[in-house]
Amino acid sequence: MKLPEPFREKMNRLLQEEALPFFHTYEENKTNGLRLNPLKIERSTFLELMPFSLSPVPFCSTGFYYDAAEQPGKHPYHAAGLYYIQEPSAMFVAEALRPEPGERVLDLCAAPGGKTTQLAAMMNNTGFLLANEIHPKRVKALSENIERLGITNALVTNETPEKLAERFTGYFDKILVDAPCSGEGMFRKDEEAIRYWSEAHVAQCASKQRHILSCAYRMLKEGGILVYSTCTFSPEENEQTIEALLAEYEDLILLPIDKTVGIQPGRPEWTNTHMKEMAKTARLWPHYLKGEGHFVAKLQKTGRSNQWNGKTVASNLSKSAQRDYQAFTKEVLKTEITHTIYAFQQQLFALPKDCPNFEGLKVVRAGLHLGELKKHRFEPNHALALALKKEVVAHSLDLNSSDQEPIMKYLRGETLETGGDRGWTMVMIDGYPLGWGKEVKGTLKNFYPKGLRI
Ligand SMILES: C[S@@+](CC[C@H](N)C(=O)[O-])C[C@H]1O[C@@H](n2cnc3c(N)ncnc32)[C@H](O)[C@@H]1O
Repeated sequence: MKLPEPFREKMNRLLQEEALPFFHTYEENKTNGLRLNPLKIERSTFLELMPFSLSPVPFCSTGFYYDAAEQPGKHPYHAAGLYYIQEPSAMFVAEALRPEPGERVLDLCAAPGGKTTQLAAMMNNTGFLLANEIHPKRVKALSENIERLGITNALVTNETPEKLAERFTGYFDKILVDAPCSGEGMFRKDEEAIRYWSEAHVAQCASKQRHILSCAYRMLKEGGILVYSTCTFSPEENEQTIEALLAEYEDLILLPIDKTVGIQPGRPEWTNTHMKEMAKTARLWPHYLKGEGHFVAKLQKTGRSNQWNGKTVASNLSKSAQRDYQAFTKEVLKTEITHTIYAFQQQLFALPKDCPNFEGLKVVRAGLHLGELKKHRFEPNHALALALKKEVVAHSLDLNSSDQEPIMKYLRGETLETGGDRGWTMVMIDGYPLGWGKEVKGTLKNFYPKGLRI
């Protein structure tokens, strides 16, 4: 692998005798990981069901390594949202934040959603998760992953950190800043990161990170926790960024991160002031564990914050919309969705509980996308199928993974001859929803979204 020469020199200088084992990892293959989605499947069932050979990632209870020859991204279980493909070291970041059910959580730099989906699962789809991404293209991938994994407690926005900081001052219990960075830790995975690398880029990223962190700080409530992470090795973007943050905000303290199974401490000697307590932060190195390079710091705001005094969103559903939606739920669902229902024109969403006012923000998804009001009827959205469990739908078509043909036909968008006439029907693989179909006079019309078809 051709690494940039100034990068080589710098790492040699920083790592000294460790440089040899470090550079040796560039002769090895990258590691591949996937994380099971506990919102949909339990670990033991998952292990019985998966056709891939998996071995556990020691620092993430839901993470597994898979072999490079396997292609889990192409399996229908992926379409059913049973797992998320994620670089193993990246799985440690959400573990360090570990939000609880019911908390208010912000993922400020969230696309494509590896950590958001992990955080939502830890929150058991409760509380409020703001998943934000500044880039309009990337926010689409984030929103799709949130849909696929059946996440219902997230507001997805396409905003700048400044705009959010104005709106959510003192609001969040926990914030993740998985910052844009120079990506040195991903060189084995992403050749573009090598091409893009320069010392100037490292400096540019460091300055961007400081700005993003100052916005995040404003949004923390008193006692709130902030986790900062990067996938790069450079001290300027890691220890020195945290050093600068601590110097700027006196009421922020570093919290220790548990270091097991090869996770190393951050380097006090790489700060400008030889800050001893920088050893509380964590570094994931490819020469110490099976995974790419990452840095993680955990901080707490101990001082007072301005109290958030915004409003929460109330339902804006008209009587006739309510009637059409309820007619659908009565016929198709055996459960009632009790969350506040909000209409963006004809599109209905079940909002996360106590959803704060989002007026004036670029909202891409607001909780669970239920579906669309058509003329005197309601058409369910794909997101609703992926967020429901088998037990709560009136009609289902249970396909079995041992017979791939009808499953592939469904995923290609073709109709299926079922012989029934049951109307809205949930299509499942081994009991896990893949999407909707509408069964009329023996034929199941396909409602698998066009953009997702294979
Ligand atoms: C490391 S990636 C996030 C990965 C994501 N957390 C995950 O686990 O899938 C950093 C993200 O920050 C976004 N970003 C870039 N510049 C930004 C800025 N000025 N403010 C906020 N986010 C920014 C990038 O578009 C990118 O999606």
